[in-house]
Amino acid sequence: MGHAESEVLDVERIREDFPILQREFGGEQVVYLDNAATTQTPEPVVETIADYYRTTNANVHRGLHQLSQEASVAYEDAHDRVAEFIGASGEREEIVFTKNTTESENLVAYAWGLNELGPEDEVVLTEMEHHASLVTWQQIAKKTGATCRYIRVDEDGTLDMDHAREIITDDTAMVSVVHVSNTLGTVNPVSELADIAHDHDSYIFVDGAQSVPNRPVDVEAIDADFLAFSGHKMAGPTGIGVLYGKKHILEEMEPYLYGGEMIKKVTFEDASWNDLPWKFEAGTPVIAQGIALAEACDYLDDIGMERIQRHEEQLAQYTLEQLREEGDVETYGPSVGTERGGLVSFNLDSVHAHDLSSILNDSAVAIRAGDHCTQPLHDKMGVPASARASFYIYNTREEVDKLVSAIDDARQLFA
Ligand SMILES: Cc1ncc(COP(=O)(O)O)c(CNc2co[nH]c2=O)c1O
Repeated sequence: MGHAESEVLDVERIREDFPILQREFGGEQVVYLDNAATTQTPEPVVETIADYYRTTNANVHRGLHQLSQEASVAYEDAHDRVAEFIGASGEREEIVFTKNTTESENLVAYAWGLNELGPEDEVVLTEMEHHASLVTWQQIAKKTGATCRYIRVDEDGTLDMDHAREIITDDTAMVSVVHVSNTLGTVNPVSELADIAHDHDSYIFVDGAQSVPNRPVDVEAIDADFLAFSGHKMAGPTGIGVLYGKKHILEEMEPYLYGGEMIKKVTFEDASWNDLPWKFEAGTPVIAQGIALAEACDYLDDIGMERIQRHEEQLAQYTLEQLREEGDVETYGPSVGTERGGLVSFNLDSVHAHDLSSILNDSAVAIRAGDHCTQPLHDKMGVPASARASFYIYNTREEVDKLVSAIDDARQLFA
């Protein structure tokens, strides 16, 4: 693609890689602002999947024939590429391909939590956690007798770090924290939380679903013990997620899915496990998706993760400014000018988020409405649902203007 070394994204050039953005509904070109749910897939990634099935498709790890060897090399190398993307020096041994972020969270909760947690242990979460983390650790705590505690979120949508330092103690076995909230846009100080967790000999699991696709993330700089994210949120396909884990921790963990690929030796009495990361990849893995995720890493790195972060934040700040002009829109999360991820959740007075989303759809503006899998946070916010606009590399200020105009249509409709 070759991006000029400019400070800004060449959005028009990028949009050429996404034919879906040319689609029209009711004569209006789609304005896709639901990227926190899933991003669109650029042609180079689509072609990678198609080429795999056209030329290289075979099962991996075991075949001695040429096709299987080619597929195996591509699949295994994809782990190294993903490791490089997040700064994991342990390469493929620290990268497990799963189905999605949710499965990555469950892998650690079952393979580590179910074996290591007990009634004397505590798991510290935040009030802004996604259900993928919150429900998972909540249920594992119920199964093991452990206790879940929640770091408070302040009125302005930021984490109460004094409360974090108070409730992370020597009883804490795991801190599980979202890096960027998919509802508030809050960017949490995960490095500081990792220091606090490690001071108390606790692990830290960072939910990177809304950070890895959208900003530079260096797992070793954060010192995360685990990190999870999804391919479909970073210009990759659905069906592929990633669990990063420090090698020495993954080596000590028992697998939680058994079957082929993940074994070394099997007898009628017992079995021994394969090397990392294959120990955690039972059965036929997500081959095409893994190879395509590596292509997505190339695509994003070619643009530049710092540029992507700046682009998204500028669109989010512009949206905040526009929405607050009318005075009848409540926005959530950090205030204008404060760092946030590339999303804005909001409510329009007297219009339920679901109704607003439907009306915006009449103008081909696609946003998300609901609880964004953060029901406890919405309870705390005092609203049953919120509307959310979330941005990516192909969105423009003109699209924000279309969003604001469609909201005004809703305002008039309900006036
Ligand atoms: C912070 C966060 N964690 C975990 C997940 C789960 O990712 P998955 O396993 O790939 O589904 C999501 C998905 N968030 C959203 C999915 O749809 N709208 C959203 O906000 C998320 O935003």
